[in-house]
This record gives sequence, structure tokens and C-alpha cells, in this order.
Amino acid sequence: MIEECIGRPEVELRRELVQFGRWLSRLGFMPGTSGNLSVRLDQERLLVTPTGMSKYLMRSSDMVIVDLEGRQLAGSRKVTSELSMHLAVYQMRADIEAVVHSHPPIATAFACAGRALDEMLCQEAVMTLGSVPLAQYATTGTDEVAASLRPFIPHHTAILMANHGAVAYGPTLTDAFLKMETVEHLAHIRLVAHQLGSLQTLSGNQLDDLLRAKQKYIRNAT
Ligand SMILES: C[C@H](O)[C@@H](O)[C@@H](O)C(=O)COP(=O)(O)O
Repeated sequence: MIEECIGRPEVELRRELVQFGRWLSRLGFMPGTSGNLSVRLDQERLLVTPTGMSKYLMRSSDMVIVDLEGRQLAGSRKVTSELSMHLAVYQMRADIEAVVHSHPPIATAFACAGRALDEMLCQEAVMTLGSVPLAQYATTGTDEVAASLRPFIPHHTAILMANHGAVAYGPTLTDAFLKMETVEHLAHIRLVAHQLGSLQTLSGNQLDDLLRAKQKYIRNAT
């Protein structure tokens, strides 16, 4: 069952940030000290990963609490340098409770080649994320990153970031994690299909059928 973040004990959310940080790190999506995660703690506060730490080695006590304007309220470490990206998502989407930024290698290679993941090649793309757009180049750690993402935040839940990586968000940390995992999966499929030589994109009729199948799948799964 998917649980919302708000209302859950802080200790559990801290543990989840550690767990997903390790998982993303082991998947190779957060090499070195890269990547960051956050969750809504309540209506006014976020629990966010610290800057400059391996997300494999990070502990519950390393998390930082900030308000929705980015003011640090608690935590002995400095908050992620990409806080403005996380804030932009929470400020624009009341339905979002968790944000994951990472550098999955194949998806990041697409972002470095200036390619969005916007062709509907495999059914899973339609059933999950739809198109994943590419936000324009912005220097890491600056407010330019949030500005580059803002046009896409209302209509997407995963976005590639030019020459940088990707961001995904959802109603829970689990959901945001699964979206990030799916971004890399779709990038991998796109790359291999291209290498095989002939991309067979889904037709309009196939897309219509899949969108109906998606509604049915969601109704059945919830
Ligand atoms: C240089 C950083 O790794 C940068 O790429 C940033 O986007 C990132 O992923 C991690 O930054 P923090 O350690 O500040 O969260």
C-alpha cells in the first residue's frame, strides 16, 4: 500500500531517506556524493538530505529540516546545494510529497545529448511516465535550475536536466524512487532500440488503447 508522507512519524521518514539513498546509490544513480532527496514533514516543513555526502553512507541524523522558503530550521549539516529545485516542486505542486534528484547514467547521457525521452516506443512508457521532457541547461546549485524546471513541473513527474541528470517526484518517496528507476529503464530501452536500428513508435490507435488500459490498470491496482 502506498502511504502518504505527511502525518507519518519523522523517524520513519528519516529512515526512508536513508533507505532510498542507499538503494539509488547501489543502482549507480548517485555516484560519489551526487543526488539528493526530500520529503514533506508537514504542511510547512521539509526533511532534506545534506550536501556533499555519499547517499550510501548517510544516516538518519544527517537530515536537515527546512521551511518552504528554504530557511534551515534544524540539523547540524548544511542542506543540499539543490534545495531550490526541491522547493520549486513543492511550491508548484501541492499533491507532491517527495522529490528525488539523481544522475542515472543512461538517462543522463540522453540529457547530455540534448535528447528528451518523448517518443512512445514501449508500452511501459505510456503506462507509466508518458513523455519525459528535457529542461534547458542550468548551472548546478543555482536558482537557474529551478527556473529551467518550472515550465515542466505542472504537467510531468519526471524531467531530464540538460548536461546534468534527472528529477522525479510523487505522492511518496517510494513513488518518486520508482519514477526515477523507470526513467533510467526507458532511457535504456530507447538506447538499445536505436542501436538495433529501427525504432517502431506506437501508433495513435495503440496509444489510445494504452491510455484506456492505463486507466483500467490504475482502477484495479488502487
Ligand atoms: C556537484 C553536485 O553533485 C551536484 O551535481 C548536485 O546536483 C548533486 O547532485 C548533489 O548535490 P548535494 O550534495 O549538494 O545534494
